[in-house]
Amino acid sequence: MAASILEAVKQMPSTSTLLTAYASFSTTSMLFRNVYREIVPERLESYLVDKFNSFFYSPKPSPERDTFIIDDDWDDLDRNDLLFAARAYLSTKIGPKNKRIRVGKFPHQKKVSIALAEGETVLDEFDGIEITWKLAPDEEEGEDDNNNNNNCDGMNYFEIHFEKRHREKVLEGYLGHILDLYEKLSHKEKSLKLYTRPNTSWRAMDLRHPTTFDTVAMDLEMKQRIMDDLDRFVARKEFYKRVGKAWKRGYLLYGPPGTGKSSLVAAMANYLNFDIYVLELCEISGDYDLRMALMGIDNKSITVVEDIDCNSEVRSRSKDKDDSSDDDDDDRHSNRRSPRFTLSTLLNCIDGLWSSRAEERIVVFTTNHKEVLDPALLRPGRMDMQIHLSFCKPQAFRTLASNYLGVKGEHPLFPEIDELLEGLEVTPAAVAEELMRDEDGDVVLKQVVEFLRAKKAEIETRKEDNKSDGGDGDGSASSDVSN
Ligand SMILES: Nc1ncnc2c1ncn2[C@@H]1O[C@H](COP(=O)(O)OP(=O)(O)OP(=O)(O)O)[C@@H](O)[C@H]1O
Repeated sequence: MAASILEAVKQMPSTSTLLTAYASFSTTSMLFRNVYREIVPERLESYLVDKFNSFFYSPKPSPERDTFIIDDDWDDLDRNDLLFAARAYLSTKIGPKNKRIRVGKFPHQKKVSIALAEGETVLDEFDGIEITWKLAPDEEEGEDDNNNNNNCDGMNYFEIHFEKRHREKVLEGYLGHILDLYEKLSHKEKSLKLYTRPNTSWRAMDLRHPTTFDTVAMDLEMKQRIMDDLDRFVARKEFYKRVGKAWKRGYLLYGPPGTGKSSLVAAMANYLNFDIYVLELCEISGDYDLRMALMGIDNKSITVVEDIDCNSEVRSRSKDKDDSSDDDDDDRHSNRRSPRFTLSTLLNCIDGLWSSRAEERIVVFTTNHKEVLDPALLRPGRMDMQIHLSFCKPQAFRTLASNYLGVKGEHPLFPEIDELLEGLEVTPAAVAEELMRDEDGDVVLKQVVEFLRAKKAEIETRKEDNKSDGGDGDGSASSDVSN
């Protein structure tokens, strides 16, 4: 092994041989460089290098860009919704790169709002498209911008910059997306209103009804069905459009007074964030006035026609034809006077006027006497859902006990209360009144037991009296929902 290494070392060239070879190589390469410089001038070389580079690394030409301007300077536009939508949208896009941010608190809002300050830019992305926003005029570039004549007279406006080839996508998709988001956001943040119509125009006041689906006392299954129906209704804009039907839903709430019809309307409004319009038919002076009233009702609203059985105007279509046929029943439910519009006008107005506008609307009729209503009003399509609000039963009582006393789950007195409620016709309103008598849950529940026992005794005495007179006993109410 050592011998073979020694042999290999012997065969290696000596240091002087290597130095000589290196000197000869450097002299030759210097000679070549000089000859190359002589033959190829510097300009020709740089031309060749450029050609080489552009062939292999050709830089892309910068793409053509378009600019959209969103301003409020349109003669025939009351309000440019897109400007408001853009402001709201960009407030959600403000990031650490934005150094100047506007802050403010508006009376109708709970939190501090932020907005982009003039001159700030935001880079956004939509469907793979890069979009740059700028709030103009920039304080530094204001003069220049004005010279560029964007016609905004010093008012704030937005510029959107993007590649020209994406113009359609930005116009249709991106801006539509921003408008949709704005509608949802403003709907979520709006404070609910209750509208009444004391004269010929609707008047609004803040609606702060505390009832929600959590606190309304009713059969749980029925409650869930109503919520599901509302959810389905608001989600089906495209469906109603496709089948050419008005995007509206009709509910009839019926049941004895004090069973929660008004409370349920408030729960529906709070659930959907819809305003309530209370339509007093006795205040409507005729067909024209009715049309005007219905046309003044905005979308995302619940129109309530309360106690429809008490309105002689809408009780029966047969009465429209033969109004002279007075009967005692009429006098019992209404102040008799000549109808100022017919039931068919009311129904046609609701169907017709609202069909022409693709906006969601709910109409709720309430009555204590479903049996006296015209069948035309109850037809499917007019009343999509009929909801019976019944007397207070054990499930509903649990909700009331939780609302008023904070009693969740079970209580030793509940079994007795349940049994008593099953055999009685007591309204949730009457039970709610009992539950408010004290703050101590145990004390109140004892009082409720006493109250129900007294009711039961009263009914049994009445039954005994009826028996001795030869009459019938009391029936019992049940809850139901029908479509
Ligand atoms: N189902 C219920 N759930 C919760 N609270 C109820 C319910 N029913 C009645 N109440 C209580 O009773 C009060 C009166 O009820 P509400 O006005 O909703 O009944 P109503 O059926 O609309 O009566 P009316 O037919 O007389 O207008 C409510 O303010 C509420 O406190």
